[in-house]
Amino acid sequence: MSKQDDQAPKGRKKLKKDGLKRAFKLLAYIKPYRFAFGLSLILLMLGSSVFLVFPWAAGELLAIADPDREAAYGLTFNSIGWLLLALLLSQASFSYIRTLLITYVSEKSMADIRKDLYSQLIRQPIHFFEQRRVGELSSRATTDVQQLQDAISITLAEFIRQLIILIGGLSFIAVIAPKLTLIMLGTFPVVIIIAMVFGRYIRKLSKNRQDELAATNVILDETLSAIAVVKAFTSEWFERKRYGRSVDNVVQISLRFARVRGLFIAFIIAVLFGAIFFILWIGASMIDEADPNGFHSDDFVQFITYTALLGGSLFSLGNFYEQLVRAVGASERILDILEQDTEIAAEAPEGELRLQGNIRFEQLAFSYPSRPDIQVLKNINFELAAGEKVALVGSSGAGKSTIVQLLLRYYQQQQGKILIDGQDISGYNLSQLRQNMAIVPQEVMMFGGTIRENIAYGKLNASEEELIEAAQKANAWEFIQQFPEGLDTIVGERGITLSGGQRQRIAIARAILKDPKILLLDEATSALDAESERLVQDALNTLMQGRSSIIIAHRLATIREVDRIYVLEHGEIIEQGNHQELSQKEDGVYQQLAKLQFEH
Ligand SMILES: Nc1ncnc2c1ncn2[C@@H]1O[C@H](COP(=O)(O)OP(=O)(O)OP(=O)(O)O)[C@@H](O)[C@H]1O
Repeated sequence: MSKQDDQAPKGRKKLKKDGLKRAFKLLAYIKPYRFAFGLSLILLMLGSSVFLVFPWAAGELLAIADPDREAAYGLTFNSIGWLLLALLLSQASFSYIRTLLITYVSEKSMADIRKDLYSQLIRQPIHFFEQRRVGELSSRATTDVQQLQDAISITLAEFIRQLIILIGGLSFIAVIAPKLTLIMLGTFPVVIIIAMVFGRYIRKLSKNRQDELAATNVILDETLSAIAVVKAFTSEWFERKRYGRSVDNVVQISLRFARVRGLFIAFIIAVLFGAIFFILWIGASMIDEADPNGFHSDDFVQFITYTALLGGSLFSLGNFYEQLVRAVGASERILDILEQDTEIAAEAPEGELRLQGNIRFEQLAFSYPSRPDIQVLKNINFELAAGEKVALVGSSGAGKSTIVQLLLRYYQQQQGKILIDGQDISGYNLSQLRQNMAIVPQEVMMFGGTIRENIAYGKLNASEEELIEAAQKANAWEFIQQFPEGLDTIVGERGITLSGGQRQRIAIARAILKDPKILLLDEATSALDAESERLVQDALNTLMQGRSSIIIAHRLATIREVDRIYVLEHGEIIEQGNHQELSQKEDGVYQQLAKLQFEH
């Protein structure tokens, strides 16, 4: 997928035809609101056309004021006054209704995109998230969608408005003063285009200056916060030189920036105003009040006003390209996600599936998709009957968590089979399969809401009684009750934060509420205090009753009672048996581990 970032400072992005074509796909999101959208565009065109009448009316007012002249269509002061009032009112109402309509269309369609994006994201398989940063993904639902919204609500409107002003204004002056219009077209746009290119260069220099300034700050920050290191290595002298060089760079860039900016201002004064005065001068010399069909001062006023408007619209249209490139970039990033395949757990499962919990791994081999050349699991065979408890032990990186992740079908193994109740797990509906499992992880992640919400995550429609019962069984009820707000206590950033042991017990309550047939426990590595440890272990024992449990054990003391222990090393099962058997195996890996742990 494309990792393009159109905000990247280096190099101007070009608009690619394919990108533009692809971006049009997103128009499907506007389709449901097409009538409101179409109406807003019509109102926009009407509003912009009405706007064009004002300079004309101003000229006609002058013509009325001139005793030798007559206004077009026999207009009088009063009729022009009424006309202006009517135009103003219609302009105001067009603008009001258009704003409401376009807000409605853009908010609604962008909300649809956001919902689809989120739904796509959350249904992606785990390995999708391993290849991308969370911040980058969430910015697609925020920044990129916002950019698209700006494109359809502001950029598009501005484009149409300026185009109408450009075409309408140009046609009008071409009719009243064709010769002057030609002269104007030969000078004015050229000057504006030069000014725009100049302006862009200035912006680039200004950015360079900002970057260089930021670089000096990095040196300052880094060295001051690591001052002890600087001093220990006596590198004050080196750092002073480094900082000095960076500051000198800022000065150099600033001076270049000032030179170019000064030139730009001189250019504007000399050339742009020069061009304006030149046209004024030529135009004024063409005024011939004596000829009733000639060029008069009121025509001249109209000409000047329209030309000023034209200048403005040319300038805005020049920026339009950049905005379009940005919007197309944003659309591409959004489409990248919208067009991804999702995990099979796409829809909510139909009906419930109750598994018994007989698990079998047969000849399993696995490599992570991100590192296909490293085999993480080899020739894994093991089995547990419904209701049995097994423990996986082994050094860090041996592959214990990987086994659990494969059972959850986060990944697909390359070789071998995983069977539950005799059926290959790939044959089950993914949601139904995962509904039969609960995981109590090492590091319990809590959602920022209440304790109630965090427990109810195991069963969203649980009753109050069920919640309390689960909390009691998990040895969590006692501490929950002690909080003044009980189950409604806010966890997370606000309010109280829970201790490690408390969080584990909440996770256990959540799992109890889910009532799964298969339990996956990843033992916490960080030691709890003795009391907390006992409460958690008690709760786990309650939780494990009658369920098939796979325990990733770090402390051997907690797994003495399990039915079987599998010792993993470098992705292979090298020993198996219960605690008793393994402890007695001379020179066994488990025996070594046990010695290490129990002798401490
Ligand atoms: N998402 C991943 N992508 C690529 N490699 C991974 C991924 N997760 C783990 N690994 C690698 O797979 C191997 C097994 O990791 P795993 O997490 O299963 O070990 P573990 O036995 O559970 O270790 P620990 O006790 O430290 O949790 C390690 O070498 C690890 O670097």
